[in-house]
Amino acid sequence: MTDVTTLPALCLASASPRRRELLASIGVDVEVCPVDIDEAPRAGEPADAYVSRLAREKAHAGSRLSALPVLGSDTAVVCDGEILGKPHDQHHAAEMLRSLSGRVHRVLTAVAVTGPAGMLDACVATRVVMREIADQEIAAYWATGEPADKAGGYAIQGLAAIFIERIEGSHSAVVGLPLYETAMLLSRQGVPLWNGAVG
Ligand SMILES: Cc1cn([C@H]2C[C@H](O)[C@@H](COP(=O)(O)OP(=O)(O)OP(=O)(O)O)O2)c(=O)[nH]c1=O
Repeated sequence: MTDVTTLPALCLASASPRRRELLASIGVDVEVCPVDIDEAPRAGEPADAYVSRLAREKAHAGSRLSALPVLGSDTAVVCDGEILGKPHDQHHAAEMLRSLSGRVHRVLTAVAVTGPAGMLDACVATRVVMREIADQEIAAYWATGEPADKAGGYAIQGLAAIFIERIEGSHSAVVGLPLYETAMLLSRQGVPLWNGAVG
């Protein structure tokens, strides 16, 4: 029997297991090339410009490591015009969740893909309605270990699902990669999806 092994057609410039799993879910296997860039926002930089810039910088850094088309992405939570990234520690995580408790916020995820068509990117905003969360729940949630590497200090796909009343927008974008927009960009770069479609 012939062993039919498909080679990856995309390099993922990310250490996020969520992004790899989301791409696998639409039939895209990747070569993983994590990159290290400065993620500090610039003074006065709007949140959508910030996440788009980081997604492009991650893709650009990855393109130095791979000859394949490269995907970079960035997710941030935005509340009252403030950009919330990943928590530095328990105190920071608790502060972020208290600021989101019982309120509506936006999650912005940008995706950028470099390839034969040049650098293409898209940015997706999702509205998230969170119920009130008691201080004891915030402490118990930190102890699970889930919030530590998540923007805004929560994971909608995990234990924090019980805090999320509803969303308007893209669930996959909140988890780390907007799959509809990503598929569009990959097709334009000639990267095949599960159905073999290329742009
Ligand atoms: C709001 C939210 C964020 N997240 C995650 C998505 C991102 O992985 C992370 C935000 O951090 P990012 O800096 O976007 O990504 P990352 O550091 O995990 O990976 P890399 O920079 O190497 O690509 O938060 C969830 O998994 N669930 C959620 O509900």
